[in-house]
Amino acid sequence: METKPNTNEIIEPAKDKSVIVMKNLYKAFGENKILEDFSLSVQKEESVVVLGKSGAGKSVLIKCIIGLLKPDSGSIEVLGKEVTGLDEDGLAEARKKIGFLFQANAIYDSMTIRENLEFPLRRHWTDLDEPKVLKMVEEALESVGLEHTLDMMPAELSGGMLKRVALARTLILKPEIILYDEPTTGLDPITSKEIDQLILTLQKKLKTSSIIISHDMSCVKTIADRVVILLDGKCYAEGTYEELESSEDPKINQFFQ
Ligand SMILES: Nc1ncnc2c1ncn2[C@@H]1O[C@H](COP(=O)(O)OP(=O)(O)OP(=O)(O)O)[C@@H](O)[C@H]1O
Repeated sequence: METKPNTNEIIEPAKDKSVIVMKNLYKAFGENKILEDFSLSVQKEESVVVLGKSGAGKSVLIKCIIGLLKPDSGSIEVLGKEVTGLDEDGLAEARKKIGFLFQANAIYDSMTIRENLEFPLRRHWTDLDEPKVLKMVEEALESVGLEHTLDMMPAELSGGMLKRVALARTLILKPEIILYDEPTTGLDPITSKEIDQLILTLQKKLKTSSIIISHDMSCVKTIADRVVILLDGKCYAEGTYEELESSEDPKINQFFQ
């Protein structure tokens, strides 16, 4: 596939396979224009990495998808449902199918690992009984290789282990879509590689679709089925890692130095 700057074109794969469809998004804060006619679709089981300079609007984009920010215009369909006009109840319902893994793991220091994982389960599914909750917690921890940490406190775990716990806590709700914001920031390169590999393995196993924001090119190379470059508020270019890496466009090339 040819990699070319993609100024206004809407990337629209077969309708039944799209889990997120963003069309013609505009978002400004006063005079500060962040998104200007941004369009992107993510297909089922696809992992799309969004690359962009600091301040390009990557976090704004993710916040628009989950309704923390409203675009000034444009549409965002998540799993077939338009989210831009939803009220808080509607958004809460839509967010049940979306998992997040953010830079800060948001693990509660005063709770055991088990309690940290139980927390989202009890909030989302109030009718689960104790044995079922424990089973789900154990399975989630096992999927990230941390079953032995069930009754440990977060302070007893390394940064990489805490990232795994955060991943387990995201996966326990069985989201269809996961949004990752800098999933390996702050980790050493070896641990980052392990986390990248774990994310990749679990995504394939659980058949989740994802948007990942990352500056870590090793992470991008490992995880991305497709890379999208957010530049000047638009989806400037898209392609596989290899396609974009070999591009001669200096605006694309700068990300692969
Ligand atoms: N709530 C807000 N009010 C005003 N300006 C905002 C708000 N949120 C974000 N911005 C501005 O939008 C721009 C894009 O911010 P954003 O956090 O999306 O960048 P980013 O691409 O994620 O950058 P980084 O890689 O540094 O995290 C910045 O100029 C930021 O100051």
